[in-house]
Amino acid sequence: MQQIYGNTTGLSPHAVRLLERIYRRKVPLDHVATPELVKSLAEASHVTGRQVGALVHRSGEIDYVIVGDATKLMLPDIGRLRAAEGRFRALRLVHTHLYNEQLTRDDIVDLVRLRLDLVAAIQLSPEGEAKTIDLAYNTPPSPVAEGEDPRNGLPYRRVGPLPVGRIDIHFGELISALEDEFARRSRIFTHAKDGRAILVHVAEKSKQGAYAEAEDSLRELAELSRTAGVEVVDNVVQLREKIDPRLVVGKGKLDDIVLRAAELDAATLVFDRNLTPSQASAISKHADLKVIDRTQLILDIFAQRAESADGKLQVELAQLKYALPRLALKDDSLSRLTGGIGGRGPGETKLEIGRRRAKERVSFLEAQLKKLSRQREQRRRKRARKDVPIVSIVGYTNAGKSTLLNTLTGSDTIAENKLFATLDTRSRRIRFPEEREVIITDTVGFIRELPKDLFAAFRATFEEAADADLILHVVDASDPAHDQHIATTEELLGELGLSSIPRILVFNKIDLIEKGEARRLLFGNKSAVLVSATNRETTRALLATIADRLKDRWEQARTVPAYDVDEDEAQAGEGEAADAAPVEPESSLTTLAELTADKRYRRTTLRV
Ligand SMILES: Nc1nc2c(ncn2[C@@H]2O[C@H](COP(=O)(O)OP(=O)(O)OP(=O)(O)O)[C@@H](O)[C@H]2O)c(=O)[nH]1
Ligand SMILES: [Mg+2]
Repeated sequence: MQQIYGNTTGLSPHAVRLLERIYRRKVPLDHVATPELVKSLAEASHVTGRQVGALVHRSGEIDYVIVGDATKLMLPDIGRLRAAEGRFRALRLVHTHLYNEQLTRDDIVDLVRLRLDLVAAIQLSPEGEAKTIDLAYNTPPSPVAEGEDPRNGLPYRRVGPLPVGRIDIHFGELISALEDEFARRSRIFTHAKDGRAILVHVAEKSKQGAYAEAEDSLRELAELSRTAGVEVVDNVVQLREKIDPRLVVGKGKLDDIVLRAAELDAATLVFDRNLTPSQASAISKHADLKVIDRTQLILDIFAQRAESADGKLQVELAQLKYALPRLALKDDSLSRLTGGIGGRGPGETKLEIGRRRAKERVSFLEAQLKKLSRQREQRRRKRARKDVPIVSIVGYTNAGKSTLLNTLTGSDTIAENKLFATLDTRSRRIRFPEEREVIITDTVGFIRELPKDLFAAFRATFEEAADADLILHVVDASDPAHDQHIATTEELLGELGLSSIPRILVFNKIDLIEKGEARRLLFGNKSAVLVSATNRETTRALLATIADRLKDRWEQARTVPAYDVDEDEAQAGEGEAADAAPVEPESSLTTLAELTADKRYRRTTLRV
């Protein structure tokens, strides 16, 4: 006996028999539905006073018989469409409508999100007679010419209603023509390497300036997406009284998004907030789209960009910690939740080994990272003995930190118009007149709402910055959100325990702003320095300020004997940590020189 799905409570034995009998119908490919099937559905529907539907497989078999209530039908979870199955689900829904309504919006959304072959509604007379039928099927997204608005055309086509028996569509021919059409169109569409995505921003209405904030936030999310290799095809903003605890957006809005995604051939939704594992799972299940949140996007970028052994371990650890609670949700949306964007998560195979192994891996990575951190500490201590002052460049991502380092030192560290271009910190020397020197280090950019586990990874990278004598806080003055960026950076510096280190506020990219705006910046921050990191000439004032702020520090250094150290130590690069000698115990710091070089001592006596 086959199962009846849906709203089966309170059905009479007669009704159950009628419903079960529907499974015996066969529907050949040349029909959308046979007269016998229509009759069976109508009869069962009339007897139960509820909508009744059948999901018909292309093989001709009825795979599911479903009962709804008087006005709607809830489809069972029919699993995720596998790529190998082609464009469509190979299932069509044929169901009854009691009150003469045509296909509803819910019907259309089911058609689109489940990629059904077709959906048909049979309108019944009050006597339970099948009168008319109307149907809809998916149509391919229309390719967009350069400059053309993609908001044209619906992702489906409707036919009817026509009297039952007058629908003479050859189902098999229709569906194979559609599949060809889809295949042809998807070749014309240019796809970004990691697919097309719709960005979704949801916020509470009551929040002041929610709309302006949405704009800034979406702009940043679009940059993050671009950096991650995703093509952004649309933005959706919803301001609600309250965030929906389950789906985040309202169901109606999510249905809109599903239709929009089909229209634009987008397979991914990127949420401009962090989602709980169950929210991500519920949204992904409802929309049948890949769902990514802000944390996952940032993790993905880090995974793509980390280069050093240390950086890679940090990212893998953060990814695993992100994935673990999601692994607990054992449903088939798993791969959609943990796969990362281009499947660059820790890897599905690795995740499938299960939670226990994943936890073991987390412990292993944590131990490994602790070891690397000790080795870094050792390296730093050696470097500190040189007594060359250290200047650390920090700031929001994409502020121009690496560009500034390059310009100041004439080196060629990677600088790119991408977020998180730099994930591994680099150090270089700058020579000042009178044989004075500084070591200047680049750092990872900050971002607001930094994922917690990535923050831990940052913390490690910023151990280096903890030794700095001076911090250059670089700000992209041309970014409309630069005030917010400054606040975020200050806040994170505080959390990293770096607030007490003297710093210079450096407004960068002044070539991109008006003179008046530049004056306003200086007025608000009297001690700030303006530069254009891409233009060496503009950095003179900054160099003079650095020299001035380090004057006393250099003086002090002259009074203690210099240490003999290897030249290449200033290059804090990849793999180096692994070669470092074991850590010396604290007590080995005995001479005056060593003591003055020791971080704690230096801080209190030699503050510039
Ligand atoms: N017009 C202009 N562009 C600049 C200036 N400084 C940097 N840029 C550009 O800004 C972008 C980001 O520069 P990066 O130096 O990579 O920024 P970053 O702060 O190191 O960024 P992350 O490493 O990603 O945190 C690059 O495209 C630079 O060419 C400037 O003074 N003027
Ligand atoms: Mg950089």
